Amino acid sequence: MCDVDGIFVDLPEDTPSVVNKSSLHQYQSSLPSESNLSSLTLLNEVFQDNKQSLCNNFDQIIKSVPFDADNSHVSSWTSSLNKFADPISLLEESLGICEKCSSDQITPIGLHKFQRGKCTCPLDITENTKSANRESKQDSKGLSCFVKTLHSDSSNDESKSSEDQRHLFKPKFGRPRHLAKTNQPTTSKCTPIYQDVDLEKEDEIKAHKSNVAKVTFKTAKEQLLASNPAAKRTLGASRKAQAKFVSPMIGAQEKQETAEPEITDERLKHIDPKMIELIESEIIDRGTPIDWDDIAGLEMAKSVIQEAVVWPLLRPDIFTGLRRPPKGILLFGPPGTGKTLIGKCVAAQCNATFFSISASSLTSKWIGDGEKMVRALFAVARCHQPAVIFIDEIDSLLTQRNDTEHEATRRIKTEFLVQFDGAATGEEDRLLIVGATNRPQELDEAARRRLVKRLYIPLPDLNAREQIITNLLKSETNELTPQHIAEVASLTDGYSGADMRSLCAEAAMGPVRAVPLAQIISIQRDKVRPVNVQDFKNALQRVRPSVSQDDLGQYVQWNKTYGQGF
Ligand SMILES: Nc1ncnc2c1ncn2[C@@H]1O[C@H](COP(=O)(O)OP(=O)(O)OP(=O)(O)O)[C@@H](O)[C@H]1O
Repeated sequence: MCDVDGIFVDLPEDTPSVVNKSSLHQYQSSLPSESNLSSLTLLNEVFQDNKQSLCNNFDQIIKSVPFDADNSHVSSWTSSLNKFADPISLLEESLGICEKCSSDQITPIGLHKFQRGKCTCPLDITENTKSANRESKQDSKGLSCFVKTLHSDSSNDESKSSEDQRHLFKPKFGRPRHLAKTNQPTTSKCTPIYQDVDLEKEDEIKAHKSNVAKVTFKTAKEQLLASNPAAKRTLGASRKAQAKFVSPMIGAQEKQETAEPEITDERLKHIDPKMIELIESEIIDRGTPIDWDDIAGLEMAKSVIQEAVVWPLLRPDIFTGLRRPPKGILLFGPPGTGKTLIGKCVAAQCNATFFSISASSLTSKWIGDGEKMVRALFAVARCHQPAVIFIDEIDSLLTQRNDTEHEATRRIKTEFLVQFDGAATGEEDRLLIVGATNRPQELDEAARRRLVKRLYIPLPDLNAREQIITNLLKSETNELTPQHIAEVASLTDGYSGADMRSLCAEAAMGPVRAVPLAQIISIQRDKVRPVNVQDFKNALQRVRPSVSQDDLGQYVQWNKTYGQGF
């Protein structure tokens, strides 16, 4: 039995253990507005876990709390607690977690924080509780609406005497857990303090908790859906084969939608806009235009191409009937001999759009979409006439059939041949397909038939190598005389054009390597010495030819059989 301000409250010996850490919040906020009885009962609730140890001192604690709504109650209360061996940890044990705010996510609240009367959780419970208290005070029923008879049933609350009501209390924030616990049978003579729980308050708490959870924590899926509702279609939903892909990346949908290019050309209406955009951005080559003089040697190949391809593209009115140009040419030969350069040069000379694509990327990069890509490529090229479609490694597309050929590859190949034939028969189309390969022997008969002009692009001869060195040295200060260049050219028999480029790049490093390490950062550009013949001789030790004689023999042989014959 405790005596607080003349109010006697039954404190059952063995009050059921109800751990209600949020009660401390309620207790604190109740002090300014609630009766002593409410506060006392709340305080009792706070300490229920520690009831045994508190039992003897409970009266003192209760008495020490000034229920006069001033701010000294917390300090008085803690000073009372000081009578215990370890009062702070005792209290913190009870307080450990802000239950109301943090039942789903643990937010420890230290005693010091609580003493300042401020819950630190995202929704300030103390503030909320205070405002709830203010509201409840305005309620005409006042405290009586919270009070229920300790031992009686809830139906006759209103008829209870004020004396009874001293023993009644219904917490503002009843918790389902309370109800469950109070209903537990006890072997002792303990009397449950709370027999009823305000269901409305329970709902309020549930809503509060879920609000806190929403404010403070979202699963990755929830975050994604909040920022990109369209992603719902890709998360857990089954996607049909024709369904449009919706990126699950945050913000990707907006990007996709804003990036949708507007199709103005009727010929592209049936083509996937994304593919059109891809072709426009990645496959159309808008690099520096190449001139015939940029290509060293290869005089015969250049003149054939000029006559067979460039002029007809420039003057389609003259080149009709028997003079009608081939729609496809094949450039074959060792790697790095200028096949791509020639393709670019043709496009530049004809003022044509240059489309450059690697056949192997059709079968690997656009898995499943290679067929559509081929269709889109030809469609876009028709919109950009005159156009040159350069297909590198064409052997990997128009390869001889074999048992291991993949179904997807076969379909791409079929589509390519269909498109090629369409371009070839379209009188108005000014499209040229240039195929390049290092393995002409792997091309099948269908490819050979369509690529009418098959030009061998050999390794550069002596003159061509001289020309390559001269061209590349134009951008470097050097001391090489024509004799030096001729000397280097004679030492590079068997080098491809690409090998020659590597050799010159290596030689150009000679003067830089000659600069003392300490000066490399500070030295002025014009203080670096010019490239000399010795740099080339040193470079020759490091850069070796990349094409073997055996390979060369095969090209020569294939050229004799299927090539143009020069
Ligand atoms: N005849 C040449 N004249 C000038 N430079 C050349 C010549 N051949 C090759 N090169 C140099 O080599 C580089 C690679 O040439 P290119 O890409 O045209 O060779 P490629 O035959 O298409 O090679 P790959 O078969 O490996 O695709 C060019 O950028 C150029 O610097």
